[in-house]
Amino acid sequence: MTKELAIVGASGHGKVIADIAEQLGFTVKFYDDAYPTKTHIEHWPIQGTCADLITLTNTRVVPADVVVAIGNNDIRLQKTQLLQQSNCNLITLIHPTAIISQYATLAKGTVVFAGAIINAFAKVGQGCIINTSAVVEHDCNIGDFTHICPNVALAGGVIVGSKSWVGIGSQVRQLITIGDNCLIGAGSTVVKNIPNNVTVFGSPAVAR
Ligand SMILES: CC(=O)SCCNC(=O)CCNC(=O)[C@H](O)C(C)(C)COP(=O)(O)OP(=O)(O)OC[C@H]1O[C@@H](n2cnc3c(N)ncnc32)[C@H](O)[C@@H]1OP(=O)(O)O
Repeated sequence: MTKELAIVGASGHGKVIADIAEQLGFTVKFYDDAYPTKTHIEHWPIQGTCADLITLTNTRVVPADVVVAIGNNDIRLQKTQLLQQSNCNLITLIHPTAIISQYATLAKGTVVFAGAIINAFAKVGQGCIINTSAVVEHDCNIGDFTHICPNVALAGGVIVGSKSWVGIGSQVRQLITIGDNCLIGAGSTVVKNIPNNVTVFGSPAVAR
């Protein structure tokens, strides 16, 4: 019997998650709050809203495996909290070509995309996105619901807080701390610590 995975969020990000899930042998079922206005994403039908999924799972004996496929960090957090109160099991999904050290730890609900590398003793919190070809070097610590975009390189011992967004192609010098709710613009080079709630971009990255 194939395993079933509920994907909350019928978006471009959701499509990538569906593709990974199918490669791992899951049958995917999409849920999105735009239902019934939106009924399909590509060839996949949308089964209902997130509330519909919760109603359905609460009638089941066995918890449903779920991934929240919403790029916005705040909304991903909200939906995850809702689902955690129901009979859902938030799984960690890892693309078969990602390389994860045996000494790295990933919390529930985190997704790791193709070609990403997470090195020894790195810790990744719950509900994170480690996007395509991102490198999370040794001893990094990534807070909950943070998005590390494609081709980002975090050098050794970098700390990124929760609900931060490290933009595509950025690089961060070793032992730097980036706070919570930060936004690092695309292609930036971060060489100084960044406090909470700040947007920076450029090389070197400065607050804007
Ligand atoms: C699979 C995926 O798709 S994952 C998603 C990947 N996407 C990303 O990583 C996007 C990250 N976002 C960015 O980099 C954005 O440009 C932000 C958030 C930094 C700024 O966005 P906005 O506030 O809308 O800024 P806006 O586009 O209006 O630009 C304002 C100015 O800053 C400059 N600017 C914007 N972003 C950057 C950047 N990353 N680096 C350098 N300069 C920038 C613009 O050129 C513009 O300059 P100007 O005033 O001289 O014309």
